[in-house]
Amino acid sequence: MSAPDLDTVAAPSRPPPLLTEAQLQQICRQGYLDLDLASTAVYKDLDGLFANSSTFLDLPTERKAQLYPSIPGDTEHGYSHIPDEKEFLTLRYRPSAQCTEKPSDEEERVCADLEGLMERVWNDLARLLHRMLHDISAYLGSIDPSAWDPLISESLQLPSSREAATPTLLRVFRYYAERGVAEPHRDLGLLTVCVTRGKGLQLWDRLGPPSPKEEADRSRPSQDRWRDAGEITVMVGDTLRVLSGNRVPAAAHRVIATDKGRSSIVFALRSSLRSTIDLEDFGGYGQVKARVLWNEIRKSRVNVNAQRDAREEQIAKNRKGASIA
Ligand SMILES: O=C(O)CCC(=O)C(=O)O
Ligand SMILES: [Fe+2]
Repeated sequence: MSAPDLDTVAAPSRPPPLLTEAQLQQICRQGYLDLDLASTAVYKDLDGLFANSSTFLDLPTERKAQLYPSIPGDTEHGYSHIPDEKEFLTLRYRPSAQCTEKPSDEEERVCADLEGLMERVWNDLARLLHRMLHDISAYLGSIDPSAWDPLISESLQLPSSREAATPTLLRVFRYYAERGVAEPHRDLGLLTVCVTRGKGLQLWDRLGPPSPKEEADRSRPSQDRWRDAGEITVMVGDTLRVLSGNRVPAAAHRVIATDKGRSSIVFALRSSLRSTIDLEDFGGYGQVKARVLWNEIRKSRVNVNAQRDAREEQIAKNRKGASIA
C-alpha cells in the first residue's frame, strides 16, 4: 500500500485524549481525580502564584480590601476576609484600578505580578478543563464533545470586564491555623481544580471499602470516608453531574482546620449564564436557559465562603430538608 498523501488527509477533529482510560473511569465513578502537572508550564506559574499571593496577603487587611474591593455581601470578586477563619482573593474578570488610596510603588508591583500570574493560570487551567470535558464526553458517549463550547467559550480567557464576566472564578485562599474551614459541600459548576499547599482539603470517597464501623451498621455511613486530597485535584461540580444525566457524580469535599493552616488556589469553571443549553447535545430533550439551571442548582445551598452569620442563617433556613452543599 502506498503512503497516504498528507495534503489530502483530514486533520483529526479533536486532540487526542489527555486523560487515560483509567483516569476517565476514576473521575466518572468517583467524581474527582488527582492530577500530576509537575512537568507543565502552568505548574511553575502556580508556584509563582502561591509565592506572590502570600506577599499580597501579608499586606494589612484594610489595604487588601482597598486594592481589590468587593461588593458587600458578595464574595465572588475581590478580597474577602472571614474573621478567625480565612481570607481570599477572587477574580472573575480583569480588575480595574479603583483604589481610592494611591498604591505605593511596591503595592503596584505586587498587584501587577499577581494579576499577570492569575491571568496566565486562568487561561491554562481553563484550557485544561475544557479538554477534560471533551474527554469525559467522548468517554460517556452520550454527550457531543463540542456541546460544552457555547457554555464556556466566554470563560476560556480571563474576561476583560465585569460586564463580560461569567460565574467562572479563580481564587487564592489563606486558611488560618486551627480555624480555617469549609463545611462539606459540592461545587456548583462544571469542573474545579484545587491546588493545595498543606493538608486540610478532604474528599468523600464514594468507592472505598466500607470501614468496620460501616460494616457493622450499614444503615448509618460513618465519617471515615474522608480522604486527604493530593496536591492537585480536579472535582466534578453539580452542573456537570446534572448535564451528564447523573452519570458522573459531583465530588463532596470539605476543608478541616489544621495546626499549620493552609494555602490553596481554586479555579472553578462554570457555565456562562447567557447561553441556552441544548439538552439534545447532552443526550436529553429540549432546551434550558443556563441561568435557570444555575439558579435551580444554587437554590438552598450554603455558600461555604460567606461570612459566618450568613452561613448560619442559610443553614438554619435549610434545616428542614436541604443538605449543606
Ligand atoms: O481551599 C480549597 O482547596 C477548596 C475550597 C472549596 O472547596 C471551595 O471554595 O469551594
Ligand atoms: Fe468547594
